[in-house]
Amino acid sequence: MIEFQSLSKVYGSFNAVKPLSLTVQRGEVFGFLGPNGAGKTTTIRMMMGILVPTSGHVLIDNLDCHAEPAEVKRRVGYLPDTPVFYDYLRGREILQFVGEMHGLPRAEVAERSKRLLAEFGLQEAGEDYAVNYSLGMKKRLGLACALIHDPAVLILDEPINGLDPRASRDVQERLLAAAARGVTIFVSTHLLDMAEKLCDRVGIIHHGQLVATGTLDEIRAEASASGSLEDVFLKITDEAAEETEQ
Ligand SMILES: Nc1ncnc2c1ncn2[C@@H]1O[C@H](COP(=O)(O)OP(=O)(O)OP(=O)(O)O)[C@@H](O)[C@H]1O
Repeated sequence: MIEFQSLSKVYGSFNAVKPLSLTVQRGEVFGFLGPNGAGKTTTIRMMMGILVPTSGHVLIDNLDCHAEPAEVKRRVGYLPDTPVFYDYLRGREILQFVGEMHGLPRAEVAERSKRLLAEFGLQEAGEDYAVNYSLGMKKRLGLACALIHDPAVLILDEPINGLDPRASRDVQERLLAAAARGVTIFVSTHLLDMAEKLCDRVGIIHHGQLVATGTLDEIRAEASASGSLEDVFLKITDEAAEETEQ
């Protein structure tokens, strides 16, 4: 379970994330949506202990992400918005390195790496240096790294961005399979079609403020909007922008 307790972040005098309170249940796929600069990556970086919250807390399985980052990382698989790898390692070696860093036995990591490289269509590329990977290949390798220790929680910053349609479909199927195994998934995305298909609930953040939360039906009703998630998202964020201007 993920629990945000009035979590906020101020950069200088700029409120990037205004006090955010929210609970994501175990096994839920939660979509964290918002326009550019809304505060999604800032929130995720606080969840990963990379940024220090200005106030409040975020807990994963009752562990404070800021106070107990190592314990949190044991339970969490994280895909950053722009995965960066050691250039001088091959894809397979990177997975091996990440798995061993999680304390898994070498032989078990080798077996898991082989399976994950196959699942993400990187069997052959596994022997290439990651520096030569395309953006889509880096995303897929990043996802394989996030999954290598079989985490209970996945935190994914824009997992589908930059993937071609086949890779995008494959990744979505993998995420649904993980959710069906009980993995909790917190995913930030701009891709509303994907969010509509994948997510049990979504939260919409705008100018650092959570302006809607719920299932698509719930936020449709709350916003008195109809149509696709994209229609509802545009209505809610336009209204929030008008309120900010007034
Ligand atoms: N280190 C920083 N110092 C000052 N301002 C920052 C810093 N990092 C982010 N910001 C600002 O905080 C706001 C939120 O940024 P953030 O990266 O969290 O947004 P986002 O929702 O992930 O956006 P995008 O969808 O474009 O990736 C933006 O206005 C951004 O310019």
